[in-house]
Amino acid sequence: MNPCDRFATSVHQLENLLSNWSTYIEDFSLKDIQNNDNHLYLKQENDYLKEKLASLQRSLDFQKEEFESLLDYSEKLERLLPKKVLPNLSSDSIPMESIQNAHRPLLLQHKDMIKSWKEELKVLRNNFATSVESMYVYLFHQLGGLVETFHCHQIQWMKHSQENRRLHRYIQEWKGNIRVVARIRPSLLGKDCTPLLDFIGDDMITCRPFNSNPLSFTFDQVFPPHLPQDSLYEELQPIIASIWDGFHSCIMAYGPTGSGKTFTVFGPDGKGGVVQLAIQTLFDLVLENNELNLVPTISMLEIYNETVRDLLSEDPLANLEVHEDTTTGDVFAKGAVEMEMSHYSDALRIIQSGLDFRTTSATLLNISSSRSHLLCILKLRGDHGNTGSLYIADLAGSERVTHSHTQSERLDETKHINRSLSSLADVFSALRNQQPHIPYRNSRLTFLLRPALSKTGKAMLIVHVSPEEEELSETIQTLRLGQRARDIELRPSKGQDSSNILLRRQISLLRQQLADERNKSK
Ligand SMILES: Nc1ncnc2c1ncn2[C@@H]1O[C@H](COP(=O)(O)OP(=O)(O)OP(=O)(O)O)[C@@H](O)[C@H]1O
Repeated sequence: MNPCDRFATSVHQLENLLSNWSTYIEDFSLKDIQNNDNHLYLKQENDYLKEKLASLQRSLDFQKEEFESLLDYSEKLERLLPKKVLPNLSSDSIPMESIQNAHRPLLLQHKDMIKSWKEELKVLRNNFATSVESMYVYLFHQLGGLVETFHCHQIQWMKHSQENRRLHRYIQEWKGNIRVVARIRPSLLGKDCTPLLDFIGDDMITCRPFNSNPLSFTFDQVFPPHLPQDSLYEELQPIIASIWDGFHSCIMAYGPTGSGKTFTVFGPDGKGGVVQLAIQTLFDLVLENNELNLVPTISMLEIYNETVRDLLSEDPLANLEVHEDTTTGDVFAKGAVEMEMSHYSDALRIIQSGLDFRTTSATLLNISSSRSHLLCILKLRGDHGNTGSLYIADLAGSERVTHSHTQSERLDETKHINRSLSSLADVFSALRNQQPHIPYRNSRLTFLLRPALSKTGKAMLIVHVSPEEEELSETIQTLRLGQRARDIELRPSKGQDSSNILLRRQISLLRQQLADERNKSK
């Protein structure tokens, strides 16, 4: 009950009491007339009632005061509340209905607003769904177009890069540059090397050292770890076949110890390596040119601690001298056996017998580390008039002395290996800078390779690297050397050499035809 109602009820009760009392007085007057005997009793009663009346009067005064204070409070409240909400608060009572009525228009207005917002939201939602759908269709088409363009660009890029390589090869042929390819061994621990080494296209490799900027190297071709051995063949074929044209050429497997050089040169289990591929190519040439009585030959020389040994000789530990034929410019190990190979399996047997004598030992980095450089020298003897030769070099692994924890004998070997490899790097550097003096004689290795690393030579360097993080500094050094070697020009002009070779080949064919005619006429 609100204070106003309470007050009204109190007033009503007082009025009732007063009316009862006056009735009671009237009754008493009548009784007074009739019963004078009860006069005293009634007087007492009268006093009591007077007292009661006074107390009721006081109560009434108190209620009045409370009402006034409530009135005052309601006025204050009216001033605080907005007129629209509470228009009649100044009146004695505040009926809830009037408050509700005052609210109703505002309420209706809000309801209308919410309704219209809901409708707007619905429209927006529909519009949004439609535009998302059309945007999706548009993007899908765009994406399709982009994918198509990307494929076109990819094909074009591949064509360009092939064309680029073809032109580069042509320029190299013309200028006589060394071709340099890089091969990355798969991780022997089965790790993924991509965070460390990145392959871009098929001719670029990027190393990402932990604490410094990435370094990129470009080669004629890069063979990432997953590429199988035979992916090298296309790259190697031209240089192997150049033996037919009378060139002295060489294929060198270079790289730190354990990076996969022997694997590339002799293949896993002595099969499918560069040497076997070259021999197979020579036998193909023999078959194709049956009339020229061609015979492939092989020599296997080991350079161990700067001594040259013949692995096919009966005394493989004998130290051979290296000589130069000043008239032809040929360099050879005096007395080295040159074995004829009658067929392919014969060749495999010869190679294995030579490898059995090769000096290898276990180091911390490779359980079967080659402690020497191995040169396989292939030639094609016959009536074709060309005496080209192909040197396939499985170089000993470059290594840091501290890194491989080598000791005593191994330490001596390591020093010799590193010295001869640095002589090779010096020869590369002198050739690259076109210095008048090329220090071929500084090591047995460079001296023996001289015919292939000179103006009438052709060379291919296969730089090998490991994907392991601990090998990264060796990897970078090796790739740097490979990149520098790529700038080397071996011949100022190939045109003259080629025409000479073609003429020589034509003469030998004519000779052959003449001999045939003579035989017929006999
Ligand atoms: N492409 C490859 N695929 C699989 N295994 C490889 C590959 N290359 C090398 N290996 C393995 O890595 C190990 C080291 O290879 P390899 O002996 O050829 O190295 P190396 O460079 O000749 O070493 P060193 O200079 O010490 O003689 C071998 O166990 C070899 O089988």
